[in-house]
Amino acid sequence: MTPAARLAAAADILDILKGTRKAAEEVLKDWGRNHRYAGSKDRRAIADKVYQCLRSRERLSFAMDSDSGRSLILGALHLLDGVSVDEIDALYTGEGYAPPKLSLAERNRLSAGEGEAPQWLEAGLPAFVSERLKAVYGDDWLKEAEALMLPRAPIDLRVNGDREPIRQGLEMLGYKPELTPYSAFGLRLPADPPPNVRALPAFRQGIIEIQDEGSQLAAFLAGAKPGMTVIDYCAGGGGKTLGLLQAMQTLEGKTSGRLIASDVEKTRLNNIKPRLARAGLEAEFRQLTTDGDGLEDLIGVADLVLVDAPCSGSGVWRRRPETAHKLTEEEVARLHELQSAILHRASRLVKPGGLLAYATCSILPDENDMTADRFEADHPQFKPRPIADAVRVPQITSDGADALAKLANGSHRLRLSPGTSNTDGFFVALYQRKA
Ligand SMILES: C[S@@+](CC[C@H](N)C(=O)[O-])C[C@H]1O[C@@H](n2cnc3c(N)ncnc32)[C@H](O)[C@@H]1O
Repeated sequence: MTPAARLAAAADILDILKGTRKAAEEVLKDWGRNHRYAGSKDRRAIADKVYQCLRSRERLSFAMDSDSGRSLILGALHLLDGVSVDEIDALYTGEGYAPPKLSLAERNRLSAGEGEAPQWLEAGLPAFVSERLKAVYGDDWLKEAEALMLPRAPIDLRVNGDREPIRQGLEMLGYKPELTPYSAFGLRLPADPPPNVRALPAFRQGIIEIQDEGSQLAAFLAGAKPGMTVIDYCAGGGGKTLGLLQAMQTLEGKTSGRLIASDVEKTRLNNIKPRLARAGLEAEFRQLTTDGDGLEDLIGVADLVLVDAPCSGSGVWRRRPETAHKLTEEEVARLHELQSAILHRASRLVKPGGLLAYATCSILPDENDMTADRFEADHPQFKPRPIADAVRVPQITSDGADALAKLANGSHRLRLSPGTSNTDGFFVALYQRKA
C-alpha cells in the first residue's frame, strides 16, 4: 500500500470506530481480515496512525472543527507530525487509493493552526475529566493526563511462579523483559514492537498471564492468605481471581482455602474457567442476580471479599484511548450509584474481623474516593485498614512495599496511575470489619 492509501484506510477505520462499541484492537483486526492485500507493515502503520488520532482525539477534532476520520488524520499529520500543507497536497491526490484532494475549507483549517485551544485539549481528554484530574492531582494534573492518554502502554505479565527463569526464557526468545518494581510476580515488555504473548508456550501453559502491574497489586493488597474463604465478588474476566489464588498458595505451591468467584454475567464467569485450567487452579463459581442474590449462604462467612467494581475503565485509557471521548458525566454518576450498591451488598458477606477490599480501574474521584467516603459514612462497622499494613506480603517486593506505603501516605486508600506508578490507573481502599 502507498503511504496515502494507508492514510485513507486509517480514516475509514476511525469512522467505523465512531459508530461501534468494539475495541479499536478488534476493529483493526477485522479490517486486516477483510483487506488481505494489506501486509503486516501496512497494518502496523495504519494501526499507529489510528491510535495516534485516538490519543489526541479531542485536540484534533477541536482544531479541525470535525471529528470525521479524514479530519482527525489531517489534523494529526499537520499538528502532530509537522507535515506541511504542500506535503499533504502531494499525498491527497485523489488518484488510485489516495484520499480525495483537500477542500478549500480543509486547507484553510490547516493553515489557521490551532489557535487558542483550551489547555485540557492538550491531554486529549473530555473537559469534565480534566476538571476531575485537577481536583485530584492539583498542579500535576496535565502530567497525569498526558501519561494517561499519550504513551503506548507496556505489556505487563504476571508469572504463576518464579519470575526470574521466565524473564531469562523471554530474553532468549529475543524479548526485552524487565522486572516490575512493585509486584514480585510481574514482568514488563516494551510496547514496541508489540509482543505476541498469546503465542508463547508459557502463556498456553498458564505460566504467564497478561495483567497490568496495577491490577496485580489490587489483588495482592486485598489480603488473601492460605486457608481463607475468599469471595471475588465482581470476578468477571478473572484477572484478580488468579492473583488471589496465587496469594492463597502455601509454600509448597498448593492452593489452600476456598475461593468463590461471583459475577452477574455468566459469560464473563465462564471466561475465567479456561484461565484457571491453564494455570491448574480451581475456584467455585456463582452467578448473581443484579440485586446481589446468589450468595445468601455466605453472609457473614468470608475472611475476605474483594469488590473489583464495574467502573468507567478510565485508568486504562492508555490501552483503550477510543473509549475516553465516549464517557459522560451521567455515566460516571450512574457508576457511582452502582458501585455504592454493590459495595454495600458485598460487605454483608464479610465475617466479623474479616477483610473487605474495594478496587476500580478508574482515575475519577466519583468512582474512587467518593464511593469510599459514602461506604465509610454508612458502614461504621468497617474500620479502615492502612495500605502500609497490607504491603508486606510475599507477592510485593520489599522496595515496592516501601514505595506503595509512601504513596498511600498513612491512608487506607491507594491511587495508582500511569503518571505516579507507571501502571494503569487503579484505586484500592481496604477495610476490616470490627470483631
Ligand atoms: C472491573 S470488572 C471485573 C474485572 C475482574 N475482576 C478482573 O480482574 O478481570 C467488573 C465486573 O463487575 C460485574 N458486575 C456488574 N454489575 C454487577 C453487580 N451488580 N454485581 C456483581 N458484579 C457486577 C461485571 O459483569 C464485571 O465483570
